[in-house]
Amino acid sequence: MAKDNPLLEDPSTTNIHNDTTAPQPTKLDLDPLKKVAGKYLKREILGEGTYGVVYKAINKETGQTVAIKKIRLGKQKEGVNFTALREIKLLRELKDPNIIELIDAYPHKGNLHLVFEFMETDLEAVIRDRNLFLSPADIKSYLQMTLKGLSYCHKKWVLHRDMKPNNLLIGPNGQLKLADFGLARLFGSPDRRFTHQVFARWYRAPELLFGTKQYGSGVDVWAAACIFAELLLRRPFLQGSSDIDQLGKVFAAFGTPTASQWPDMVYLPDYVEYQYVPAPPLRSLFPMASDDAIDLIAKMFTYDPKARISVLQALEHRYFSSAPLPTIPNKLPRPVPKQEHLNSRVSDFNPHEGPTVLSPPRKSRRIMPERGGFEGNAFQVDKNDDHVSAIRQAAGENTGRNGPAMMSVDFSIFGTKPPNRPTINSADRTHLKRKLDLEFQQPE
Ligand SMILES: Nc1ncnc2c1ncn2[C@@H]1O[C@H](COP(=O)(O)OP(=O)(O)OP(=O)(O)O)[C@@H](O)[C@H]1O
Repeated sequence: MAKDNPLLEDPSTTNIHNDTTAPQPTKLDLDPLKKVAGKYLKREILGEGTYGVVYKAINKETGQTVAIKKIRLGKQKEGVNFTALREIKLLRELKDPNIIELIDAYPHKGNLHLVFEFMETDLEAVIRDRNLFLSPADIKSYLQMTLKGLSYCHKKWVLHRDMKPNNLLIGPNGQLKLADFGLARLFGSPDRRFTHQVFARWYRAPELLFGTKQYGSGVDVWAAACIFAELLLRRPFLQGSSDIDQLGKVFAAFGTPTASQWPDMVYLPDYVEYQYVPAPPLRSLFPMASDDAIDLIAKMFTYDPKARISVLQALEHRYFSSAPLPTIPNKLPRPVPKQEHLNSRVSDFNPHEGPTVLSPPRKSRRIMPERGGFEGNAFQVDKNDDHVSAIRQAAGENTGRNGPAMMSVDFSIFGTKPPNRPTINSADRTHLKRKLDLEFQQPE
């Protein structure tokens, strides 16, 4: 498989900040890209994410509106290494109606600029907008587009691994497109001082939370299931305040997995035993969902990644062919675009205008849960997780919501090796405790 997948060629060079062994770039590598810089005229700041600021910009030649993600390259001002350039090239080749297009990539003043097609809004804004009513057909349509984008990438042996509603961008015609493919692998773990990644935990598959090193496309399926649940509930479904708490939330919702449900679980590096809690009926968590929706949710939330439904199988599930059929994208309810001048022309430019921050700070963009709390339909579930508190205390965990949390969001590829099977001993538990302590350390 490694032979077919260019991303597998050199797994040691996944982080361009830290990689000192990879061939260093030469001026020659970057010059052809550099010519691109003058092509775009920067407009206002659209917001700031894990990797840096995103600007709206206009292609001076075509008038096309684009979004430019300026990525801080840290100390490695010389530029991007060969591996990163090769992977950027690969990302540029991902072309699908449900994948955001990477139009250009160029270095400028020590930063890497990635030029994407401009999108009007994102799924997080749709879910959060209380003025929008999402019908079952609308939810089906948003989920179908998400899975179609994923299926394209999985077909190309690329995992997303950072699926969350704000990474699902929506264009003026209602088309949903997956964004941020590959960025985590290219640019390493995000700076812990940024709070953005804390939300990514809610979409993490249990095998990742138990520290697996060999994960596959199932992690994206689990995240898509969380997004499906969020569309149905109109709030994030499993809002853990730490990795351990996240697992507690998962087990409270679906029952603690048994060895027969997930035989490999006990061999995972960060496995800890949780007190058994039975699964409440799925219907009690999603009272408004159809039987087909419940059946698909159950298959997407399967614990054992090997038994979890694939994206392709999910797309073939009868949920998508039974009534109501998915809404046509341009008929989908969408919030008011965050940009008033979507069709800006070159003549609209005022290059002397200062940047305007259009999106509110990340913290106010998310619905912040009360500590450890479910709301509404799932509230009953949360009351069952006393056992989690005990483990949290035992692990010396800081569950404070305001502290920074580390999330490793490596963009990854399908693992092919058989899983490691370490035995659980006290050293593993010490390791877990250390890991948790590290996760919640304040940045310097
Ligand atoms: N292609 C795009 N078109 C329009 N706006 C965009 C585009 N890409 C990103 N944005 C906006 O820029 C802002 C920052 O985006 P970015 O993807 O860097 O971070 P984020 O999605 O907010 O958080 P995270 O880093 O956790 O994914 C967000 O408001 C986002 O909606």
